[in-house]
Formats: sequence, structure tokens, C-alpha cells
Amino acid sequence: MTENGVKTEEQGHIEAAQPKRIKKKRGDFRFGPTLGEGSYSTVILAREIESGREYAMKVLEKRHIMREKKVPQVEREKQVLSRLDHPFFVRLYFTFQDTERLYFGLSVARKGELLSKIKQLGKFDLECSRFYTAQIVSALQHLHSLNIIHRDLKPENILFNDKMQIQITDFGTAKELKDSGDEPRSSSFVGTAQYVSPELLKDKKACKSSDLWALGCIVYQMLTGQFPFKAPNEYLIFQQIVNCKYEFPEDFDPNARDLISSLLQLDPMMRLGSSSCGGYEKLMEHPFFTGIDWENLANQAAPKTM
Ligand SMILES: Nc1ncnc2c1ncn2[C@@H]1O[C@H](COP(=O)(O)OP(=O)(O)OP(=O)(O)O)[C@@H](O)[C@H]1O
Ligand SMILES: O=C(O)C[C@H](Cc1nc2cc(Cl)cc(Cl)c2[nH]1)c1ccc(Cl)cc1
Repeated sequence: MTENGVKTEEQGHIEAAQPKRIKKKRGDFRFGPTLGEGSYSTVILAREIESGREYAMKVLEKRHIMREKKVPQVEREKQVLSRLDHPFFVRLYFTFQDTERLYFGLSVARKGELLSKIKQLGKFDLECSRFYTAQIVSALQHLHSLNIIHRDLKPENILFNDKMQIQITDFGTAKELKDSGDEPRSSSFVGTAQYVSPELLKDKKACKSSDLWALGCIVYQMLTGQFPFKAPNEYLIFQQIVNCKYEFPEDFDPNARDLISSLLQLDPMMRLGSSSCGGYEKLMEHPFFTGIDWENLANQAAPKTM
């Protein structure tokens, strides 16, 4: 065996010595401002001293993770993020740990959350709504092609990078399906009240189509600045959801109305974009998306009003 561990000729075939990726450590970084706080994490801007590269360092206290029994969620987040390599998802570059903490090295989504943008503008105009709905559709098509469901898609989990492209995040509650994932599967996790699907409330089942229901809620919220299902408490919100009880404002764009109605279908198999309704191809052909260049979405400049 040679010094770098490569087998010599007589010891069998020559293996190219794969450079083992060296685990990074806290001391390799200079930490800057905090970008945000979660229930189990703090996200801090960090610059790698040697390379000068910047990361959003998501730091979790081991003690807190264990006490709150969130180990499976952290492992799931690492597992799912490691499989995602797509322009519309936050990128995981590395993980490491020290005695007290876990560290995720993520791409920096410097322009904040979709929720903040909707609140700041009050609501999006048609052009912005079309552009960002198309980006979310493109992202969901990729995620579902890997048989992963997000399960908690909402404007707080859709961030923006410097180019004002979406960066979907928060995969601790995602589900990796064993099969094509069209059949609803029992799910112990319930998402966020305003975006949770009727099948999850009625029979605790989630499927890819549950993310399409959340998409319908998000499109409605972009165009109106309001939730489609809103009430003074969660019980009343759930009642509206399972009865699919929501209204459109006067003079609402007809194509947008048709798209949202096709997504907010009680039966997950009846939702536009689900495999039983023509899949993503049919969804992308909806008139609401007229003018969208699906092949170049990631290279297009965001609408100027953003
Ligand atoms: N890659 C990132 N770039 C910039 N900011 C980020 C990034 N990831 C998360 N943040 C911000 O940091 C904050 C915490 O995010 P994090 O995902 O750790 O927790 P969370 O999911 O928001 O909270 P919770 O765990 O309660 O759901 C959020 O406000 C988010 O906007
Ligand atoms: O080094 C790796 O990549 C694997 C480890 C595995 C791992 N070690 C852990 C310790 C604790 Cl206390 C909790 C979790 Cl979730 C833990 N996960 C790890 C380290 C950091 C992160 Cl962010 C995730 C997983």
C-alpha cells in the first residue's frame, strides 16, 4: 500500500485516491451578524477565513435538540438538503459538529422571506405573482420528481437570494416517499394551519398533492395579501379548509381564479399538477402562466417591482 492509501499493482487494481473531504470546524470561520432565529436554531452569516466564501451557518444546540426530541428532524433536514441541487432551493455545502453544537453550511438567501415581501408590498401584481408562482411550480416539480414532499410550504419558508430568485428552505419536516408518492401516506406531522391540506386534517394523510394545496394558498396570498382560509382560531380555519370554503375578491383575474380553484380541490387526485390530473406538464400549460419561459426561469431577472 502506498503512503496515500492507494493499492499498488500487486495488491489488486489501482484505485484513484479520492481526496477525502476534510470536515470543517468552527475555527475555520469568522462569524458575522445573525440572519435569523428559529425554534431550534440560529442562522448566522459566516465567512470561511481561508476561501473568503460566505455561508448562512445554521447552528443548533445539541442539548436543546435532544431535550426537544428533534434529532429525527435534524437528520431528515440533512438527508433531504444533501439530495437537493437546484437553483430554487437553499444549498447545503457541508455539516460539522463540535461538543455542544451542530452546524449546517447553507447558501445565503440575503433578501429575506416571501412573507416579508408580501407584507411590504401589501400584495403582488399579476406579473410578480406569475413569475414567482412559476418558480415555486418549477421547484415543486423538481422536489416531487425526487419523491420528496415538503409538507410545510409557506411564504416564511420561501426565501430570496441576491438575484431575487426563490430559495425554498426548512426540510426538517419533509417526507421522503418510498414510492411515486401519489397515494396519500399517513403523516404524524401537521404543517401550518393556514396552508394545511384537507386530507391531512381529515385522515392525517399527506402526499405530493398536499404541497399543491399549499401552493394554491400561497398564490391566493400573493395576489390578495390575505390567507384564503382565515378565522379567529385554528379550529375555525380547519373547518373552512375541510369544507373548501373561501372567496375571491371582486374583479379577480379570471386565469388566476381558475388556477387557484384547480389547486384548492378537496380531492388530492383532482388537483391540477397531481399525477392523476396530467402532472406538472398540464399545470405548466395553464393560461395563468402564458408568457413564462419555463426553460430559463432561473436566468430571468425578477420583475422590476420586486
Ligand atoms: N439560508 C438562509 N439564508 C438567510 N437566512 C436564512 C437562511 N435559512 C434560514 N434563514 C433565516 O433564519 C431564520 C431561522 O431559520 P431556520 O430555518 O433556522 O428556523 P425556522 O425554520 O425559521 O424556524 P422553526 O425552526 O421554528 O420553523 C429564519 O427567519 C430564516 O428566514
Ligand atoms: O457529521 C455529520 O454530518 C453527521 C452528524 C450526525 C449527528 N450527530 C448528532 C448529534 C446530536 Cl446531539 C444530534 C443530532 Cl441530530 C446529530 N446528528 C451531523 C452533524 C451536523 C449536522 Cl448539522 C447534522 C448531522
